Amino acid sequence: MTAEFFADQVDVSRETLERLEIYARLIERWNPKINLVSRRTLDDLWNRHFLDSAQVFDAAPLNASTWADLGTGGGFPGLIVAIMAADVRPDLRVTCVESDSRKATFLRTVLRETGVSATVLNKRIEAVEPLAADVVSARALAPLPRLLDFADRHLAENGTALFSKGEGYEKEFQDALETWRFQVDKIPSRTNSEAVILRVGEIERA
Ligand SMILES: C[S@@+](CC[C@H](N)C(=O)[O-])C[C@H]1O[C@@H](n2cnc3c(N)ncnc32)[C@H](O)[C@@H]1O
Repeated sequence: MTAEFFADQVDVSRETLERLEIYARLIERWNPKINLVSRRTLDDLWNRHFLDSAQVFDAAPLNASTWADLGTGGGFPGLIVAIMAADVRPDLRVTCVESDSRKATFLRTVLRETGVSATVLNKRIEAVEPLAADVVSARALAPLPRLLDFADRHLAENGTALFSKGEGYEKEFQDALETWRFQVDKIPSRTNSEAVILRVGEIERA
C-alpha cells in the first residue's frame, strides 16, 4: 500500500499527506537502528500502521480537546492522530507517553520535521501525573485489565478510551470484568478482520 492508496481510504489534505510521507521516510531511516515497527510490516506501513491508526482518530468523539496516547512506541496511534489533527482539529492537544528514550527522541524528531505540535513525555505511564485527557488511546501495549488501570488514571471524567485489539481480546474482556465495570462499543477494524477498536467509557472499579 502506498501514500496514494491511503489517500483513497482516508480523507486527508495534500499537506497532511506530505507530513505522513515525511514520517514514513523517517521510519524507514530509523527502523534498522531502533526497531520502530517489525521488519515484516515495514513494507505495509501505510496499511498496517498508518491506516490502522487513522481509524482510531476517526473513532474519537469530536468534542475532545485533549488526547493521551500511552506507550506510543514509533508513533501509533499518537503521532498519526497529531498529524491528522494538525489540519482538521488544530485545537486538539496530543500527549504521547513513551518510556523508551530512543523512541521518544524519534517521536520528537518527527514532530519537528513535520512542523506538528504535540507533547512527548519520556516517562513510564505509572509515573506520569494524571493527565485528565478526554481521549486515552493505546495500541499493542498491555492486556485489557491493565489498559483500564491506565485509563482510570489518565482519563478525564466522561472521557473515552480507544484500545486497538487483535484476535483473542474476548478473553481479556472476561478478565477485565472481574475488576471493572464499563460501557464498550466494538468497532470492526478496517485493516484486519480479526481486530477491533474498543471504544470504552464510564469506567469504574467493580
Ligand atoms: C509493543 S510497543 C507498541 C507501540 C505502538 N503503540 C504501536 O502500536 O506500534 C509498546 C510500547 O510501549 C512502551 N511502554 C511499555 N510499557 C510502558 C510504560 N509502562 N510506560 C510507558 N511506555 C511503555 C514500550 O517502550 C513500547 O514502545
